[in-house]
Amino acid sequence: MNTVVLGAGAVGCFFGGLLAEAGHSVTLIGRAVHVERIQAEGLRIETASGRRWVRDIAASTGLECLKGASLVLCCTKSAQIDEAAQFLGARLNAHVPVLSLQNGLTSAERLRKALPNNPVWPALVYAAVGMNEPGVVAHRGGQRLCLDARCRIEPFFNVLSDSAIECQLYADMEAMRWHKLLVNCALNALSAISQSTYGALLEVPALKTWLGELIRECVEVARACGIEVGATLEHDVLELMQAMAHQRSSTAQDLARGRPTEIDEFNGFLMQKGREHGVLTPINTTLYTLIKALETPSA
Ligand SMILES: NC(=O)C1=CN([C@@H]2O[C@H](COP(=O)(O)OP(=O)(O)OC[C@H]3O[C@@H](n4cnc5c(N)ncnc54)[C@H](OP(=O)(O)O)[C@@H]3O)[C@@H](O)[C@H]2O)C=CC1
Ligand SMILES: CC(C)(CO)C(=O)C(=O)O
Repeated sequence: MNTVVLGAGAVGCFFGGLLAEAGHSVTLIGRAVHVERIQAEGLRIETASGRRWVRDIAASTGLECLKGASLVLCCTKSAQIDEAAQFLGARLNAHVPVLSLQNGLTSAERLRKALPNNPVWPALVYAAVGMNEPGVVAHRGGQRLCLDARCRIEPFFNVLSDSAIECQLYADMEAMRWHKLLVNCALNALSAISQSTYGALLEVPALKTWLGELIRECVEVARACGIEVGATLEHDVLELMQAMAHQRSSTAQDLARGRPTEIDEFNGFLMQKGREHGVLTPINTTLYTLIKALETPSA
């Protein structure tokens, strides 16, 4: 199976790297700065316990390799999905499965709509990663992908599970997607505004009470949309903060790089759903507004 990763950033390099380390054929499509370094030195993965190189991995700035793909991991940001869909639509053979590794609820649907001849599956990413420098991905915990239980019968499932990726299957994928959305609503903006790691945030005495209130607000919106995310959400968020203590959220990384964030997909999405269902979302609205202010270049 030839896996092509569209978007050689943190998530793409990490999961592409794990597949290549397991002996699978992987090509990363990315920007020149990353591609040139990976072609020259291999992909470097840095962890708390050291660094390693994945040398048996291809990287390209061109899209030609999509023609021979038998699986695509789409790992761009959600704002880049429509462009990614256009590239895939023009080059992929019919029936080649596409996994959408974006956070938020809209990317997989947008890809699915644009690629009617390909199976498109959302994959929920529970990994703490970031690009330390071109061609160098930092891994700070987690290497889990949550998938729809129906994926078990797909040929790509064997490829994913025959690697260090922890694949978990869920019968109620919609609830799991909301669960991940609410994790992002709870953590991403807070880590971004404070530019703090999850470990540092856990040291803030007022955090747990505040987080509890934010999560209650999020759960109320989900419930109004007909989704029960489960009673363990607050516990799950705190557990994830401990497991990924050295991580700053992907939103924090976007802000630090002066890039647009995905906040419209997180707290912005929750606000919108709250408005549609008559649920007030003051905490989400505050977080959203602060991120929008921080995204705006100062005069
Ligand atoms: N980082 C994390 O820990 C986690 C991230 N996620 C989610 O995963 C998704 C990806 O995030 P992340 O990996 O952090 O983001 P990155 O910005 O690190 O990676 C995306 C990469 O794709 C590149 N890219 C986009 N479009 C193209 C294209 N058409 N051709 C070639 N390269 C392209 C981008 O380049 P450029 O920047 O120049 O556009 C960038 O290098 C997001 O939805 C995020 O929310 C989920 C869980 C954890
Ligand atoms: C898993 C987590 C919370 C890791 O930081 C993430 O999804 C993100 O940063 O966007």
